[in-house]
Amino acid sequence: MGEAPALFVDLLSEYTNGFALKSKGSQTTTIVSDKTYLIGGTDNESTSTIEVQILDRSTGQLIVPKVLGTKPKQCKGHSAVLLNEDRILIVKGGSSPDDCTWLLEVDTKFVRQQRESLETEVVAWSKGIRGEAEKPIVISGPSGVGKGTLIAKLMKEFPSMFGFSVSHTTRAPREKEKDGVHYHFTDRSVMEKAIKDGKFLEFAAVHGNLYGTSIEAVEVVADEGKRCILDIDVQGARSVRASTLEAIFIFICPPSFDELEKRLRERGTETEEQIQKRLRNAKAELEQGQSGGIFDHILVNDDLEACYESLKKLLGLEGIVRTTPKSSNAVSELVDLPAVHSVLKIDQKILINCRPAEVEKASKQLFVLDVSALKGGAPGRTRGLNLYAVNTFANGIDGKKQL
Ligand SMILES: Nc1ncnc2c1ncn2[C@@H]1O[C@H](COP(=O)(O)OP(=O)(O)OP(=O)(O)O)[C@@H](O)[C@H]1O
Ligand SMILES: Nc1nc2c(ncn2[C@@H]2O[C@H](COP(=O)(O)O)[C@@H](O)[C@H]2O)c(=O)[nH]1
Repeated sequence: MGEAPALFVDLLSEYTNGFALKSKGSQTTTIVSDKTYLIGGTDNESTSTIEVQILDRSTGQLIVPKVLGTKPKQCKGHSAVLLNEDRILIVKGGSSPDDCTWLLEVDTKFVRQQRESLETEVVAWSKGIRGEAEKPIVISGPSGVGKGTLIAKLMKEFPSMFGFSVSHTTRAPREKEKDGVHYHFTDRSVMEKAIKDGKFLEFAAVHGNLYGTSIEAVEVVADEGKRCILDIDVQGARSVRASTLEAIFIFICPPSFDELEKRLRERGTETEEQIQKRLRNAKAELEQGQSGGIFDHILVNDDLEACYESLKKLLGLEGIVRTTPKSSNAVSELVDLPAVHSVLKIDQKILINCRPAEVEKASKQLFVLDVSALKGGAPGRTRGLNLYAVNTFANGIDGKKQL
């Protein structure tokens, strides 16, 4: 940012009063066409999350909408700014640095679709995340081809670089499988309800059971600054391909059908009936996987080491020795905004002004939140937020420090 006029900082505080609504445990109101969104401000101590109401000014009705996504936890005070007429940015004060930016989607494509299908007023929360995440990797292939073995090798060699998307399944755990590590083992009714509530990125009936990837499973990996790996069947890969998640799709083939059968039998985890079912399904999967349209890469897992080297090569990992996680979300580097602050939107930049009484608590007085490169959004996270502090002096602004 270049030099600002001398009065800039003072003007900012005054303008803020007319623009965005700041609060201390109180409510913010944001107008979007004929609706006013009332966010937070409940006096009810038992409410641990920020609640939303809508005043429909055309009818005078106060509506409590269906709220999708994880709600942000209550905070001492927040500010609200309307972005692109379809989402409201919430800047929480006095919250941990990784929890201070949230987006309430009020008229995005996702919200419009949900409003239509649920036939009710809908809003959706999405947590704001700084920086980018690398594209997830979807690995598919018939049962027994060696997907899990290859993924385990990758995670062992690069533990801080990759994270596994833990799927939900209705199948029973195998002897050494742990709940929450290999799968979230669940009842069909519970999983069906979660699917209905929009919590899944994809799901499919596979070999007689229900399997699915929750949105949370993918997001928690990205939040850790790691690249997410999904081990899912071809139906699931097709659904992810059609979703908004940008990923790399890899299909693993066996060297022959006989070898696939041998591996499945020697693994010794399925009954004869289940093996037969998996082999029948493998025929269709091999056809679909190799027919084009879904997968970016096809690898033949004949010799395990050779296939693993090919996998590393296509992921650009050749010659890379163990890495540390990306530091884009490293909490220690981030700022803790004070409870009382005010905000002003100028184009795609939100200026966050920490008020004088709180200045000594905040390391800087003025912050800039750049929202020009937002990606994703509900039902997942909103990424691409960029926050930096601006050094302020009595007569201007000097330089910026990336956070
Ligand atoms: N290249 C290979 N050569 C020989 N055996 C292999 C090879 N790759 C994997 N295996 C073995 O084949 C069996 C099946 O592998 P794995 O469990 O990784 O398959 P999968 O594709 O993950 O199966 P599923 O989809 O059922 O989970 C395992 O016993 C594994 O040790
Ligand atoms: N569509 C999805 N398929 C999944 C998911 N998790 C696993 N799978 C696939 O199921 C079969 C069988 O797995 P197993 O552990 O019972 O051997 C295999 O092809 C997996 O790739 C998921 O979340 N969605």
